[in-house]
Amino acid sequence: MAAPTSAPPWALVVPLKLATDAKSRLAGHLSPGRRLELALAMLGDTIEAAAAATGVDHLVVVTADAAMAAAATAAAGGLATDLVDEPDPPGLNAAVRAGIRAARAGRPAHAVGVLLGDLPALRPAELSAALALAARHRLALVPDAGGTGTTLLTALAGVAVAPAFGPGSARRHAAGGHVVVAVPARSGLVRDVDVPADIAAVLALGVGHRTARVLRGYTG
Ligand SMILES: Nc1nc2c(ncn2[C@@H]2O[C@H](COP(=O)(O)OP(=O)(O)OP(=O)(O)O)[C@@H](O)[C@H]2O)c(=O)[nH]1
Ligand SMILES: C=C(OP(=O)(O)O)C(=O)O
Repeated sequence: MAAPTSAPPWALVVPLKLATDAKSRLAGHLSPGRRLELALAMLGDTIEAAAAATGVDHLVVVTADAAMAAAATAAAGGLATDLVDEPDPPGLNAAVRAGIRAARAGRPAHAVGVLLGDLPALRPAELSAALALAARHRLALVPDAGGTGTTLLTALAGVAVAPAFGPGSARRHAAGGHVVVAVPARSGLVRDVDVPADIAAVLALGVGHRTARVLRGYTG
């Protein structure tokens, strides 16, 4: 069903794993220290871009990691940011549900978006454009570059949402009623970093300054 046309304000939920566990698929490629630095840098660049997107006036960061929480708050640059502790039992979808609950408790009239925290090439205008398209639908999603994952999941105010992140999540979210929002193939919004080839892909798009610093001299 199509949604109302006026642009809603947005609350964005960003789930963040413990930095020491993050980016495990890069373990054979980067040292533990470099992976930790990269995870922190990528989340900072993601949050900075997200906080500058049109209509976004509230961030909810869900994490058990104090360093991730501090990096996120710093990168948000003064935008209202709530920190929510990892739920018990923990896990990505539990964290997302907790974040959505917190976002809606504080701002029930906001639309809510769930954004993954590893999108270092994201630019504010790309997220602004995707949120404007998503606002036309009660439930929407942006798939990752491979088409199988989800980088942004959205729901308008008051619309029930059942997050099903994890491998193959785009298909599950679509089956749950989320409309696929088309974004340009070269958008940083679709380029999350999971495996070594993703690093080259985001560097080709251009990454934020934190990630650029960590990856300076990176040759693959
Ligand atoms: N709060 C919370 N966030 C999570 C959890 N698992 C993943 N995330 C976050 O969800 C996003 C996507 O994470 P994944 O791709 O599953 O994990 P990753 O650490 O990025 O990479 P891998 O370790 O290689 O799977 C990132 O922002 C993660 O920090 C979790 O259990 N709790
Ligand atoms: C968690 C997800 O992504 P990834 O593991 O690819 O980062 C997902 O797409 O639901």
